Amino acid sequence: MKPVMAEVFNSWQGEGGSVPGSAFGRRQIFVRFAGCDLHCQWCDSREYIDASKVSRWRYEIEPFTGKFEYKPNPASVEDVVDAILRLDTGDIHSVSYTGGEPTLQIKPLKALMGKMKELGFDNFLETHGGLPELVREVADLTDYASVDIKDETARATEGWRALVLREVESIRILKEAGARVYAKLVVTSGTKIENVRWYAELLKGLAPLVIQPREPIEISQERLMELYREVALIMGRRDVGLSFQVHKYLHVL
Ligand SMILES: C[S@@+](CC[C@H](N)C(=O)[O-])C[C@H]1O[C@@H](n2cnc3c(N)ncnc32)[C@H](O)[C@@H]1O
Ligand SMILES: Nc1nc2[nH]cc(C(=O)O)c2c(=O)[nH]1
Ligand code: SF4
Ligand SMILES: [Mg+2]
Repeated sequence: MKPVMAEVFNSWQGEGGSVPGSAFGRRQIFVRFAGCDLHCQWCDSREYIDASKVSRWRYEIEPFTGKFEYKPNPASVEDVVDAILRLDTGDIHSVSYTGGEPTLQIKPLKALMGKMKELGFDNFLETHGGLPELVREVADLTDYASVDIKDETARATEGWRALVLREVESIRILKEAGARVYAKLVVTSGTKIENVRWYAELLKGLAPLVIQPREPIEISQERLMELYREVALIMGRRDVGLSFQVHKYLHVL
């Protein structure tokens, strides 16, 4: 199975805040897969959601320059490895697999993660976690994982509650496999306190949670702190943090 890719570039991790498992501020090579089975209404990677429309992928030709060349899709795992290696600046914390949803292309994802491990890199998986049976297949290859908990206001799918339960199951699987994992909740001004309490109950004792305001930010700082407090009351003050998409403020990829 050949991967359908979106892009490969070198930047620093802009999300995750300061909870354990976060790679915020660490330099990474980002490997973005095309295609997603959800449709979060605020998704900032919408142009890559329908893989059949992503006819080519781009790879940065020099690290952190934003200069790209293009290749047709489907890609080959070898070409993606080459694109990653040309961006190895020697100070790379880990390789981030994101998307779209990387676990949907589990065979190429597994091949790529295996290859990068062989080459001495750590693997950082960025996933919606909605497919625990696929997450299981790469859990042993995952060093770090950021797993979204999709809030009701994301309107990601029908059957939102079932999705949340599967996301929590993915976190459990990754944790049991030894990955450093945290959960990320994107919130809006419409996010309900009762839902946030429910996520916190599910995650308590399992993984820390970062609360990330949807960009562009419309939630008030007061409301953000209210949500923070509710999580801290349930999960404990050590297991909650804020996360912002700092790369967007710094205008880097
Ligand atoms: C594009 S997604 C790809 C990985 C995976 N599909 C997921 O949703 O976790 C990468 C991260 O960006 C976050 N994100 C996307 N659009 C956003 C926005 N407008 N504001 C805040 N976070 C956003 C997602 O919640 C996710 O944590
Ligand atoms: N700098 C930077 N940090 C990120 N963290 C998560 C990202 C993503 O889109 O998965 C992302 C991204 O696209 N760029
Ligand atoms: S799951 Fe991730 S890639 Fe898919 S629509 Fe939501 S934010 Fe975008
Ligand atoms: Mg992004």
